[in-house]
Formats: sequence, structure tokens, C-alpha cells
Amino acid sequence: MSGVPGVPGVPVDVLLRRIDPEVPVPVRAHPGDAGYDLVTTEAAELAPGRRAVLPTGISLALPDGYAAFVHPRSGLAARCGVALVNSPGTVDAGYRGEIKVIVINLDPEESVRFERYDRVAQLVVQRVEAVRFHEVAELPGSARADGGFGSSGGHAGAHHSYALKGQ
Ligand SMILES: O=c1ccn([C@H]2C[C@H](O)[C@@H](COP(=O)(O)OP(=O)(O)OP(=O)(O)O)O2)c(=O)[nH]1
Ligand SMILES: [Mg+2]
Repeated sequence: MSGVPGVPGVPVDVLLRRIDPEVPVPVRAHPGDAGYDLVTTEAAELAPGRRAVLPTGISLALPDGYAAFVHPRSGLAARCGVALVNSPGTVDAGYRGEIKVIVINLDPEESVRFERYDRVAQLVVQRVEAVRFHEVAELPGSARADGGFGSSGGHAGAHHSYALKGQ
């Protein structure tokens, strides 16, 4: 194994176990892509508004200090209205179970069908930091302060009233 964790451009070595013996090892569509495509090992049909937990046939041992994030595929979202319920899903370094993808069909009218080995999501591996929290009575000031949730204005949909209750 040659990967040096944290050195840019050097791939990180990740142990992978195939639960489904025929499932392809995740690949990127192009060199440099962020996401490694995940397939479903089970066919499924989702009526409008329905969701499913799809198995991917793989489990991983990520190095400490890393996590993998299960992201949606934009093509499925744009063409079929398929989203991930918990987007992005978080795969912890210590998780040894099968990676699963929680899909939902947001199209109001059309069902969507997944065949075995269809690519349903993409896995992005990233470094994650551990933190030490230091409790204080007052936080240091900042330009944004407590502005959020549209405080800077000027976005599409501004004609809808979505002011938070009590603000
Ligand atoms: O899209 C996902 C999200 C999570 N997981 C797996 C890996 C992750 O390490 C574990 C737990 O996920 P998470 O912490 O999001 O779920 P939880 O509801 O907090 O469960 P737990 O109490 O087990 O942490 O489930 C997946 O396979 N796919
Ligand atoms: Mg958790």
C-alpha cells in the first residue's frame, strides 16, 4: 500500500470488501472526479414519493481521520427526481457494515426503476477533523454575526414568505 494520507494528489489506500462477489469496485467516471460511483445490488421500483434503502454490495475500512460521504447523482436528480433522503450520507471510518443508499423518488407522477448494478449514488472520501470544544460565555464578533437563513437576500424564490417563526 502506497497512499500517504493527507498528501495532495496521492491516493488514500482504503480496504474494500465485496459483499456481492460480482459488484464492480467503485470507479470515477473521469480522472480527478470527486465521486466514486456506487451501484445498487438489488433492483427496485419506487412509486412517486416512495423511498428505499439500496444495498451497494461493498463495505470499507477507511483510515482514521477520514469519512466517506454518499452524494446524489445530478443526472438521476434532473432526469428522474431521485434524491437521497439523508444527503449526503455519512460513512464513518469505523463502520464495517454494507454501505447503503437511501433513495427517494421526488417525482410527483412517474415511478422510477433501478436495475441491479445501476449507478445510484457517488462516494466522496474526505479528511475530517476531530475537534476539542472550549465552552465560553461570549463568542468573538464577526461580520455575519447571527445573520443567516436568507439574511443576505437576493435569491430566487424571495417572493415566498419563509421567515422563521418568531423573527
Ligand atoms: O447513507 C448512508 C449513511 C450511513 N451509512 C452507514 C455508515 C455510517 O457509519 C452508519 C451510521 O450512519 P449515521 O451516523 O448517519 O446514522 P445514525 O442514524 O446516526 O446511526 P448510528 O446511531 O448507527 O450512528 O450507517 C450508510 O451506509 N449510508
Ligand atoms: Mg450516527
